[in-house]
Amino acid sequence: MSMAPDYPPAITLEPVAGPIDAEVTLPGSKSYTNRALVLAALAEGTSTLHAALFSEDTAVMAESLRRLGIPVAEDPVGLTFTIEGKEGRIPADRAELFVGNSGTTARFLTALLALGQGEYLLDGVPRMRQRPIQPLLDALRQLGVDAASVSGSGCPPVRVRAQGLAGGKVLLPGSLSSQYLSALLMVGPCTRLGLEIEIEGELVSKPYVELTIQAMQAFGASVCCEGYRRFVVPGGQRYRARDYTVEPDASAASYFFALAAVTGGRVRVHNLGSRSAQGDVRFVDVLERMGCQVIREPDSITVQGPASLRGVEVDMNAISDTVQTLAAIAPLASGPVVIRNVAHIRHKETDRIHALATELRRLGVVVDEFPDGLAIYPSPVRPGTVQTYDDHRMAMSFAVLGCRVSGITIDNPGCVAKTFPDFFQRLAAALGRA
Ligand SMILES: O=C(O)C1=C[C@@H](OP(=O)(O)O)[C@@H](O)[C@H](O)C1
Ligand SMILES: C=C(OP(=O)(O)O)C(=O)O
Repeated sequence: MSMAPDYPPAITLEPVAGPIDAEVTLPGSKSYTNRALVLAALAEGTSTLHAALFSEDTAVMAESLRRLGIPVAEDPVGLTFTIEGKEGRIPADRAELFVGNSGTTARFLTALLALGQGEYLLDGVPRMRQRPIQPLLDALRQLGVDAASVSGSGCPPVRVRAQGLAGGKVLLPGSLSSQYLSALLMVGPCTRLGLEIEIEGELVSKPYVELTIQAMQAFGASVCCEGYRRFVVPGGQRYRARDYTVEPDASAASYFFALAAVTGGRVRVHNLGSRSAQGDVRFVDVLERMGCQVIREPDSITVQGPASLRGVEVDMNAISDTVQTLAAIAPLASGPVVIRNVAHIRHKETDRIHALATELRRLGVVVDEFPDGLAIYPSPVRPGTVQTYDDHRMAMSFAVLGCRVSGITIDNPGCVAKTFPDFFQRLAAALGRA
C-alpha cells in the first residue's frame, strides 16, 4: 500500500547553499489520530476529528474499524474523520483485520477486539510478524480472553476469540513497548469491573501513556496513574462523542528542527507549543544542549541553528522516535553523540539501532553500536545510498543530512507514507524550493 505522491525508487538530496529560514506547518499527530479514532469508536454518538493525520497508519486503523462494523467516513482534503461510535460494542462477530506495519493499530485493536463477541484475526506486513505482542496477549489471557499468536512466535498474526471483557487485575511487562498499556487503558472504561494494571520492570516511552490518559479524559473517561507503576481505570464508564482537533505531529517536527540545526538556519513550527503532551517536543531540549537556540511559545516552537553543533550524551527512552533524527545529524557535531537507553527501538519498523549503525558506516561515519544505543563520532560524510528498511524515520532522518552534505541518496523514499506521505514536498517548501 502506498499513500505517497508517486515517489521514484530513490531520491538524491541537493545540499542547501546557506542557512534556511522557514515557517512550517505539519500533518496531524499519528499517536493522537489513532487514539481518537479508537476512543470515538467506543463512544456514544458521532465524533468528528479535525486536522487528523491521513497516512498508512491511520488508514489501516480507519479501515479496520469499518470492518468491525463501526462507520468511519473520511475527508482527506478537509482532514476530517467522522466516526459513529457504538458505545463500547463491536458490531461484527467475525473480521479479518490488516494493520500494515502500524504498531499502534495492532496493539490498540487487539485490546479493542476483546470487547467483542466473536472471532477475529489481525495480521500485518512481514515485519509486523516480527514485532512482539505477547505481553498484551498474556494480559488479555489474565482477563479471561482467548487471545493468541497464531504462529506461536509471540507476534502477529493474532487471533482473538472474545466473549466480552469483564475487567480485573493484570500484570504487564513495561520494557518492550508502552503501546500494550495504552491499549488496555483505552478499553478499561468499557469493562464492567474496570482494570487494575501493575507494571513489571521499568515502563518505556512514558510520555505516550500521558497522551493516552489525556485523550481518554478528552472523551470523558477517568484514569488513575500511580507513578507509572500502577494504573486504575474504573469500569462502567461511557466515552462521550465530540469534535476533536488533532495537534501537529511532534516526531514529524523533529526533522525540521534538525534542518535548522544543521544549516545554521531558523525553523518555526506552528500550532505545536512547548506545553504539548507529545514527549517528542522535547527533542528541541537535546538540540539546545548541542548549541541551538530554542524559542518556546504557547503555539509555536522555533529553533535557530548554531555555527557549529556540539556533541551530547542523552537518554532518549522517553523520546525514542527522534533517535534517528539525532543520529543522522550526529556526524556533523564537533564531539561524540552518545544515545542511551533505547533497546526497545530494536523492535520497531526495523531494528533501528542496527540500521543506524549500518547506514552511518556506509557513509564513512565512525559508530559504536551498544545493546541499548549508539555512539557516533565526528566524521566526514561520504556520498552514498542510504537503505531505509521500509522505515519512514530512516528516510526522513537521512534526508535532513542530505540537505547539508553532498551525494546522499535515499532508497525507497515512498516509505514515508507510514506517517508523513508528503514529507519530501514539505521539505522542499521549507528549503524554499517548492
Ligand atoms: O503510543 C504511541 O502512539 C506510540 C508509542 C511509541 O511506541 P513504544 O511504546 O512501542 O515505544 C512510539 O514509538 C510510537 O511511534 C507511537
Ligand atoms: C515506532 C513507530 O510506529 P508504530 O510503533 O506505531 O508502528 C514510529 O512511528 O516510529
